[in-house]
Amino acid sequence: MTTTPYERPLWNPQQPSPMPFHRYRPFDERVDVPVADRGWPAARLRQAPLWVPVDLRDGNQALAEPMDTPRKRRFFDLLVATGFKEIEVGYPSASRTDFDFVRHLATGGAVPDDVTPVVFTPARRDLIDRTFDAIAGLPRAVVHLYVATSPVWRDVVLGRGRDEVRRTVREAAEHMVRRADPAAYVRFQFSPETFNLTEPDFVLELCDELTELWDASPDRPVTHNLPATVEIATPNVYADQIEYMHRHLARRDSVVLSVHPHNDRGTGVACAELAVLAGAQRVEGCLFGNGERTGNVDLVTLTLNLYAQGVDPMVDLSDIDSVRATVEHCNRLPVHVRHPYAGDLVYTAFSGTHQDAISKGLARHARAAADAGVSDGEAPWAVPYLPIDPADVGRSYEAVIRVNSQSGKGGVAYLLRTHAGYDLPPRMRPDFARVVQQATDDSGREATGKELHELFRTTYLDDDGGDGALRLAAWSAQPTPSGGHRFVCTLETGDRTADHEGTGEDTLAAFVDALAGAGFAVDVLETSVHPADGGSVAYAACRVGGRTVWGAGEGRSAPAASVRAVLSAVNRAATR
Ligand SMILES: CC(=O)SCCNC(=O)CCNC(=O)[C@H](O)C(C)(C)COP(=O)(O)OP(=O)(O)OC[C@H]1O[C@@H](n2cnc3c(N)ncnc32)[C@H](O)[C@@H]1OP(=O)(O)O
Ligand SMILES: CC(C)C(=O)C(=O)O
Ligand SMILES: [Mg+2]
Repeated sequence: MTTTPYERPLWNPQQPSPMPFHRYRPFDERVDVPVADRGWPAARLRQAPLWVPVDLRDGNQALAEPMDTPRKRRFFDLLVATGFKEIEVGYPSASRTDFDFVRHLATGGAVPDDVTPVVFTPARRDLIDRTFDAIAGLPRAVVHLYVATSPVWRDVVLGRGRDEVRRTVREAAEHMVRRADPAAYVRFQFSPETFNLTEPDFVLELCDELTELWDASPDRPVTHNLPATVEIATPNVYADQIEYMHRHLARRDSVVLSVHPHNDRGTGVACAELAVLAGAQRVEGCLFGNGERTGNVDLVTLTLNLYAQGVDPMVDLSDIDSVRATVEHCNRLPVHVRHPYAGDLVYTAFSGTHQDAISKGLARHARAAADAGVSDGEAPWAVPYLPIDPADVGRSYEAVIRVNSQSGKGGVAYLLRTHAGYDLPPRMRPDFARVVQQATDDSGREATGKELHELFRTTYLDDDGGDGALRLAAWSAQPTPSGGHRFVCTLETGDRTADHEGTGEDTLAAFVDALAGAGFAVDVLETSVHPADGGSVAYAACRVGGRTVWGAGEGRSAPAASVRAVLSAVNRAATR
């Protein structure tokens, strides 16, 4: 056997953890995993399995306040609208509420022709009867039988050995056949609860016997649903267990191989994905991962993981916020802000280098779309740090970049441009980012787009330089007969007012000449201008008193905005 890095601790092995880890046993001492020549590691996910939401049963049984009929109906309608075609709608024998809801579906015309309801039952004759009473009148249904099969559950919970469990299953299955309405298209499903802890040969024996007893055929397949009821091992182990069943189940073309991962180790999604690689065709789970304990596997993550690989997810999550709002309402549970694809913060970057990469990526994406003559929403996606385009799930770009003291120039410039329309020249961005950093360090808070706009205005546009400021009380510029420009102005500093004039090759150069005449030596290093709100906004880097200072200004025309930008730089130089 080879040694893995795990087996060579980097720290002092003389000091083990004080936690009583010796109380727990490795999975391979609890279950015999048949390891064959695995096919799943080389397999690829190329199409969606059949997704089956079990929110109305497994999700519902895990709620402090189970859903009433209006909430269940709202959830059911959401699942139908999202595109799910097989939906577990309840455990009719569990309670009057569950029974009534299934009757509501059976009698109320709420089930579209292409949707099949699934109902869940334990292996007890009276409860099976109640289940069939609930579905009377439904033209199609799957009746789902379950019994725990693993040694601990057999011993501790059921108090039955292998043979007795087998007999319980057979008798229940026979009773189901007797109760099924021949006029309806009723199919059967079996779940060996705690499959992942059960001896493989025993599960195979039970499943094959049911395939036979229920007379499965490709037209009327049985579903064998193999749950990781409580996760006990790494996902590769579950994949091995599923691949073993996939290879050995009898009448394989008449069996739908289904999986039902829970999330006790936090690897429910990985288990489901590897199980599909291993041969599973159907996956049961809940939206946003509600369910017993740590939850059922999250179908939203699974479907969008496929989507992010360019595979049709076979569901519509293009308005993920409204899906989330309905699920939160029905479950009365919040979805975490970091929840994959759906949380409030998952399309948001606060940190400088991430923001820089995202804003460059978004700009590149927009250019690529324009070059290809397609919309942003059609062009192939390759934006750093964003696995999918947030717009595809109805999230906006605006939420992508948010600014706090961890942010850098890229994010600050992006938010200022998208929120207020100021497109700072690249060399000016560090200057404004420093101002923002100081403000967010001082406040300890996030700066909103509105606050950035305000900060930009007070820093550059409205900075009147205090009492000693230089003010342009009036000015005009005219072309001269020699092809240059003449700038005439009244300048105020403190309580002094004086008229000045200057000449130059354009309005700005003439203004700088007038400033020099007034005793302000300014060297304009760089300017840029863009249209804004019916006028222009200009940015200028100036050398004033041996320092480089940035200014910005707005005006009705580009020259007017440039003059203001230089004046802003002069005044900022005087006050810093
Ligand atoms: C992994 C899962 O999610 S499995 C689904 C779990 N879901 C639920 O339990 C929610 C709905 N359940 C219920 O409403 C109730 O448990 C009922 C109506 C099904 C049964 O209620 P009760 O008769 O009061 O039994 P109780 O709730 O105490 O369940 C324990 C009994 O069920 C038996 N049992 C457990 N699983 C099964 C099964 N699949 N088939 C038959 N009997 C079972 C146990 O052995 C135990 O029997 P015992 O009382 O003879 O020891
Ligand atoms: C499918 C059933 C039995 C289940 O919910 C589980 O095993 O987790
Ligand atoms: Mg479950």
